[in-house]
Amino acid sequence: YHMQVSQQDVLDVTMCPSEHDVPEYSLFSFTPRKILSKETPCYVLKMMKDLGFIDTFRIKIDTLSRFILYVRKGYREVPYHNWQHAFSVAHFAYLALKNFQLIEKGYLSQLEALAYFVSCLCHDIDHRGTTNSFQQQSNSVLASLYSSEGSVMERHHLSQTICTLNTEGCNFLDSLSSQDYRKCLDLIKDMILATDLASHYKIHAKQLNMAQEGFDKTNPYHKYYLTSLLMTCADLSDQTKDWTETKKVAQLIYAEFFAQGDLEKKMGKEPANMMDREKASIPDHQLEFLTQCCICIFKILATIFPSAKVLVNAIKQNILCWESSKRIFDKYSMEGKTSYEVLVSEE
Ligand SMILES: Cc1nc2ccc(C(=O)NCC(C)C)cc2n2c(-c3cc(OC(C)(C)C)ccc3Cl)nnc12
Ligand SMILES: [Mg+2]
Ligand SMILES: [Zn+2]
Repeated sequence: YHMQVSQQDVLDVTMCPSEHDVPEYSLFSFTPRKILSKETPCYVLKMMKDLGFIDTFRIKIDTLSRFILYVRKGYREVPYHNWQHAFSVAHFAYLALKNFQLIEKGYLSQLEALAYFVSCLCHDIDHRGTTNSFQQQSNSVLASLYSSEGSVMERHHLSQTICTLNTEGCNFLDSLSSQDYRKCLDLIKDMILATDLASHYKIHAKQLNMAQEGFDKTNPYHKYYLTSLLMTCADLSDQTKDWTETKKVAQLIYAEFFAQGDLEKKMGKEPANMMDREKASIPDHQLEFLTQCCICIFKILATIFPSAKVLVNAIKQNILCWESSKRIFDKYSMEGKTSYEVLVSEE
């Protein structure tokens, strides 16, 4: 396990050149997926320096560099839930912290902001490209470990995060007071568990009336609802970028969903339509997901942070694009093409 990250790899990150100062990097329109994988550890370091975490928490750069490299190694080469997804989710956390001034305006403490950023980076570690329900169906080891508590994959991502922190030379949080360390781990647990779609539906109504009542910084429930909202927004941030990006991400998500569907068929099980490459109608499903789930989450965000309005508008734009591309999909499906073939073919 130790052979995975060499001392040279760590050095390359700690010495990373500062030419990474790309001005549009902190704009909501920036698409982090265009950053090359080998450049991403340096960008993670740059973001954490820029957010003031290194000085505030007296973080040792070589320890942090080793942690980042181990987290990247912890992600698998699956189509969607890979390191590039984790990096893009962490980049959104960086954008939210800077553009909404979450620390400066007292929405989050420095510790909560650190936990938010680290949770985004680690929230899908060791994802296998299959859903929680697939863990139960296939009686996976993870299901036997966690199915009694639910959120099977999310509990595994959390345990992998803790294990990485406990890997020799990786605990960049070890300069925190024992009280702050304890608090930080509790926050990371709540934040990673909040990325389970089922958990989101449980608190969605409460997040809605929190936004309507007005966010109360002294209310611990509001704090919890806000950090959970910030996690789901980060996890869905691909949908706030331009159509080219959204279409590319859809190809990755359905590559993963259909691979699971193929597996389920081999296991003699009937996959859900959304997972079946022969039956899925991608535009219809995406329109449902964007209108029923995604845009609602960002509208709540925009109620609390008016500058998030641009994100809601970007999602509205993508909804229009799915509606207009639906007509193309329907034409081709008349010719016997599956919607996935159309998605990957149309330029
Ligand atoms: C573009 C886009 N389409 C999606 C379509 C369907 C589903 C889905 O899971 N349907 C339920 C079935 C599987 C039981 C998720 C989709 N999705 C997500 C996503 C969001 C998640 O959870 C939070 C962040 C809490 C919302 C968790 C996992 C994922 Cl993959 N990210 N992008 C997408
Ligand atoms: Mg996840
Ligand atoms: Zn995710």
